[in-house]
Amino acid sequence: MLQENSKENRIVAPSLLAANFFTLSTEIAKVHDTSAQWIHLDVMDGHFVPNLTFGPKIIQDLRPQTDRFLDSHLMVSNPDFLIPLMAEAGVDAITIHSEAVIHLHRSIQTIKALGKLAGVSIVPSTPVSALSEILSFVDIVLVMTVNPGFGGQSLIESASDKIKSLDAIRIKMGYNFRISVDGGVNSSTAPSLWKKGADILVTGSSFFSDPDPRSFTSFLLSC
Ligand SMILES: O=C(CO)[C@H](O)[C@H](O)COP(=O)(O)O
Ligand SMILES: [Fe+2]
Repeated sequence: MLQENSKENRIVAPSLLAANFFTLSTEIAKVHDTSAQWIHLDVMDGHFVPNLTFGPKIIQDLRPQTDRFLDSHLMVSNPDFLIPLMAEAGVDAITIHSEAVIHLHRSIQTIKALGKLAGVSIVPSTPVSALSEILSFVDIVLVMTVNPGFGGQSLIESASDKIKSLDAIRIKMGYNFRISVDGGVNSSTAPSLWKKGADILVTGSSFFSDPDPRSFTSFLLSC
């Protein structure tokens, strides 16, 4: 029988993808006004996903402006060259896609050697079984519940069922990774995601379009 994780350990991570990039200071102030503990940074290269966002320069400039945990999500075809640059820019966690690298174990070890939390992510069409050899080495498993590249999409229910499988595996094997869910998270979808075993909910458009992000975040943390 799977158990919902304790509410005290829940993390909410607003995704800057949905923020206004020309008024980032104001957008970061919105996050600071809430109890969201992490800030999620979507780095896209126009190759692994059909969109472009930002890279280490903006993150380096952001770092002194916030004490929130910086959670980077690299949607790039060749994350290996970017890993040291992201570490240098001051992120706290680096998540790469299992679909993007050949030597996943080596890339994860590189992230850990730089003193950062190491995460692996899977797109909706990748099964949990693809991660079997890496789960004992990672700190975060990021389950994409939309096809990566854009915010504001609807959550794919079948992709969210992977949370349950991952939760069952970590209980059985005694692994320590945290399960993060990214894509289509809102006040309607959040309760069942926590129930399935999520530890971290990434929220982009629902957070930044809400007139009251503070209440929205409190709701997510308590629902
Ligand atoms: O990785 C991402 C997209 O590839 C974003 O983190 C995600 O889409 C968040 O946006 P929303 O909450 O609007 O779905
Ligand atoms: Fe993301």
